[in-house]
Amino acid sequence: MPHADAPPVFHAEGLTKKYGRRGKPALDDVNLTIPSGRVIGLVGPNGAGKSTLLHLACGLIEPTAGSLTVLGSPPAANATHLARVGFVAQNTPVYGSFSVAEHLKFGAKMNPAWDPALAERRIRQVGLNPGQKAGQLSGGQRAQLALTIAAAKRPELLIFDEPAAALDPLARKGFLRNLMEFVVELGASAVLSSHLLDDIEQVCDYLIVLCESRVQVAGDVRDLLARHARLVGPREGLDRLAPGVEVIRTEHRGHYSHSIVRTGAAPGPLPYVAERVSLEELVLAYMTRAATGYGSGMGAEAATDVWEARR
Ligand SMILES: Nc1ncnc2c1ncn2[C@@H]1O[C@H](COP(=O)(O)OP(=O)(O)OP(=O)(O)O)[C@@H](O)[C@H]1O
Repeated sequence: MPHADAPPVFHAEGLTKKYGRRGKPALDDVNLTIPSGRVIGLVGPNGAGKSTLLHLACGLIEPTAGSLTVLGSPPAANATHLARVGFVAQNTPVYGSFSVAEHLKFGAKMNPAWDPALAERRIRQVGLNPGQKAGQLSGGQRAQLALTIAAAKRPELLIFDEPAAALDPLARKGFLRNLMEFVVELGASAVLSSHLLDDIEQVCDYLIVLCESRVQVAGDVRDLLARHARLVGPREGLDRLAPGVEVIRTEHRGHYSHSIVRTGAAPGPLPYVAERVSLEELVLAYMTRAATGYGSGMGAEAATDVWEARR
């Protein structure tokens, strides 16, 4: 387990990334602190800036403005820091002409803390043939090889950019199970970007919703679920909710409205039924709010009209 006062996995202040001089930033003024020892799900629509954040964290690109530390140091600060972070990029790249065994040999050469026993045990467990060329592996086998290489570095932090996107449901399940086993075995933190909310729900205990280049909400999954609710009741009255209750998204159905709200306090003595939200509803509510511009001073009713007009 990481030490209680271990530095945060990511700490970003005003983090901004623009590719080129024109156009909107891929990340815009992101402020974020993620505690260590967590499995963090990074979700958001296409083009939200997820890969950009992960590439900044691995030192593959530089911020345009603001700062980011990873495990308390600038990303890829030096060889020691590089060895503390394992990264599996989107589409799990491997060297096609290298065999599985050659990948392990190369990994051992490049990484001072390489754990050969862990690597060989995992290769056996997932049924990879050490003599097979990586170019002939299936997507699932490639993902398992990339995961094994990242884990055998014995990093403190594993970063995955959509690791399971190309895998069938069974292979995905196996991959996620292995990922969790590694996290426990290494006592590591992990950040995992994905469009697959089921996967996120299965393995993550911390969530970041990134849309429109900004963090919309971040926090412990259980806390987030406890602090959000679905209010079902008459359309009128949304403007009279108790102070501290923020409407994230409203959908009108006939005379009734269904609102996803963030509740610091109880929703108040209105004729509403408060129901539990699922993680998917919560994520979709924030994504919709970001896509419609709701939340930048627009009232609940106006935001609902925008939402309905866009459907
Ligand atoms: N190398 C690049 N050059 C120019 N623009 C880029 C580059 N990489 C990303 N972008 C732009 O930055 C924005 C964020 O892209 P990014 O890949 O970080 O999003 P994402 O959330 O990972 O998307 P996806 O879910 O589709 O993988 C997009 O508008 C994208 O077009």
